[in-house]
Amino acid sequence: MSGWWQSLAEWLKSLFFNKEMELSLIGLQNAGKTSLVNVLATGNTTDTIPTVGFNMRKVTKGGVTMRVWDLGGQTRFRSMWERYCRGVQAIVYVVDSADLDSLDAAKEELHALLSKPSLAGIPLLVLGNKNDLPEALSANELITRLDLKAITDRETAVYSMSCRTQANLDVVIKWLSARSK
Ligand SMILES: Nc1nc2c(ncn2[C@@H]2O[C@H](COP(=O)(O)OP(=O)(O)OP(=O)(O)O)[C@@H](O)[C@H]2O)c(=O)[nH]1
Ligand SMILES: [Mg+2]
Repeated sequence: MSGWWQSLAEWLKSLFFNKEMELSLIGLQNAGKTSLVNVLATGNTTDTIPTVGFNMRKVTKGGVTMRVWDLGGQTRFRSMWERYCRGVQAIVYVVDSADLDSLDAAKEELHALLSKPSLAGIPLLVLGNKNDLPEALSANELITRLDLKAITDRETAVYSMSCRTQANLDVVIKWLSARSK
């Protein structure tokens, strides 16, 4: 199809069909990944239990259907992360920004994951969750603590947010929607 026809076809399709995307939620245990899926899907946080292995949830937001892989963050599940990140439109790395003791481990795991050749170029969204807690670090502080400036091989964004108060949730949805097809 010529470029012009392709654009027209895509525009017509966008009028009648949902856009779609697949994304993976990664991060240490207790960061708030399952809480994020719950708040995206239902508009509020419900009690969670630690994720064993992974769950897949379909969430539709503003005309975008998101297939969300919610991975377990405990050490024994981290070797699965790469498999569930292959081919996704975005990797969402969730951090408990108020748990200062966990940030070094969060940094190590993030950089180890991004070093996998199979994940080259996949856009990265880092979320500093739990910004309702007084000790939570800002987005700028997370850039330093997680050494995010060292990530130069892909599009990267960082937001401070809260699943509990839904602070910045709109910005997160906007960033994700912009990466749908
Ligand atoms: N204060 C506060 N607590 C939160 C927030 N988001 C999640 N939590 C709490 O953090 C705890 C862990 O949340 P989960 O969503 O289960 O964490 P997870 O990242 O899915 O953990 P794993 O499945 O073990 O990897 C729960 O007690 C949540 O209620 C938030 O924005 N603020
Ligand atoms: Mg979970």
